[in-house]
Amino acid sequence: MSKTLIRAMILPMTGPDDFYPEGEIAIEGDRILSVGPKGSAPAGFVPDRVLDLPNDVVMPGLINTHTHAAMTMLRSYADDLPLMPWLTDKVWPFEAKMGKEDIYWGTKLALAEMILSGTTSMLDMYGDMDRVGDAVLETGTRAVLSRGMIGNAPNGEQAFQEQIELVENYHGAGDGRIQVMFGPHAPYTCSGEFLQKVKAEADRRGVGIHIHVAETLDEINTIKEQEGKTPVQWLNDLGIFGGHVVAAHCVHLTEEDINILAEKKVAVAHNPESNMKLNSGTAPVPEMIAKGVVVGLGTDGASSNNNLDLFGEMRSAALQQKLKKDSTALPAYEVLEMATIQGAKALGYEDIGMLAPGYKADLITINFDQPHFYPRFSIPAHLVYVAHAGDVRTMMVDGKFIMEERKLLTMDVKKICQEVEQRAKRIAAEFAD
Ligand SMILES: N[C@@H](CCSC[C@H]1O[C@@H](n2cnc3c(=O)[nH]cnc32)[C@H](O)[C@@H]1O)C(=O)O
Ligand SMILES: [Zn+2]
Repeated sequence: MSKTLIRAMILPMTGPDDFYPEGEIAIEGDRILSVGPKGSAPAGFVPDRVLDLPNDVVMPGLINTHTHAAMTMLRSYADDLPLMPWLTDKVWPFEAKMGKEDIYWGTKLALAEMILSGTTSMLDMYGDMDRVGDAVLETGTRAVLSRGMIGNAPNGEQAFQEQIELVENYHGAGDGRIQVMFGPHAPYTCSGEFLQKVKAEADRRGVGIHIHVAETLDEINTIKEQEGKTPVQWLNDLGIFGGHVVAAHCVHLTEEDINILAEKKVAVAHNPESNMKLNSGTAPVPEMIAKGVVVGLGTDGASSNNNLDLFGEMRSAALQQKLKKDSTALPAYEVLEMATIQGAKALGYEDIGMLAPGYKADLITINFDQPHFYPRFSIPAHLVYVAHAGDVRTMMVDGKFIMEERKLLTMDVKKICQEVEQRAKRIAAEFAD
């Protein structure tokens, strides 16, 4: 078993006061053995590799709780539109022309961008998820995969079958690096009957459900007209909640909705930049957290953001709440928790999101020896309000280095960029006349 020792500043995310200015973390195989001040590694621990990074901060890898990775293929293809015309006029016609290999390369590009910006895990919703799984397995990151199912579309049934195959072939793959959830797209694209069928099958197979919920006022009005209740109340009455559910967005909620999410332990994936860009609104994040709802952070796809950088997303999450409420809302450490430990809980992991003995060795180091990180009054505040993607130096997932000195060790970035450029342009050209 490999043994690694990293000496650096350590922000373990085990509590707001926990920080080791001169710390060390011992890793054995895929797990963390010890975390503490210099000299705290167990006697007899003889590392095969020592990484001395005294000016780096080590923290848990960031967790993206909602994305559509392969939508990097549509980056800056459709901008400055509200959700429904964006989806129906631009995104869905483009996606209809994307094949399996386009999705594979689009996902590889997303993973390259995610690693370079400190993200070790994602919850993804898309089609052809077997190829997404392959891309993740090759790259070495962690992912929860959900087959996005638009129940009302002609391919709704086929998507459901593909979702089942995904569970059978990929759930637990890569030594557990891959997990699977069912991915019914949204209340306005799936019937109650379809959603109940999904829930029954997900329960039977012991996996969770990932769904967009209460994203726009349009959605609230549509579901109110059709069902006479809010999307959250409708899903609750249908019996969709109660197991492991991750609801993306949850922008427009009543107090009763928040109570339901808390009571049914529905986790929420908050995507502030997508919500701002599509003018969806500001999610009641502090209100949800106050009631005990687990809220993680997501970027959504690269077509409504338009990047997959969780450092930018953390800053946006904090600033959006301060603008809407007051400057004390969503302080830095809470935002960091959303991007790490709360994200891990949302995805159903019990052994990632913190640096603690027994936890998986999923971590990043951030180069703090740069002008924008001095003086060092508050490490959490620097990480949320100052740091950006380019500051991430090292990434380890499952005890293996996958980036060092910003070099991706498991992928050929140049080739990926070229493939995506050609494939995306080829599809766009089909709409030219
Ligand atoms: N149409 C696909 C499956 C859908 S996957 C998930 C879908 O969510 C779409 N999507 C991306 N961002 C959002 C959002 O913010 N709200 C709703 N849908 C979104 C995305 O474009 C994609 O079509 C098929 O059957 O092959
Ligand atoms: Zn989405």
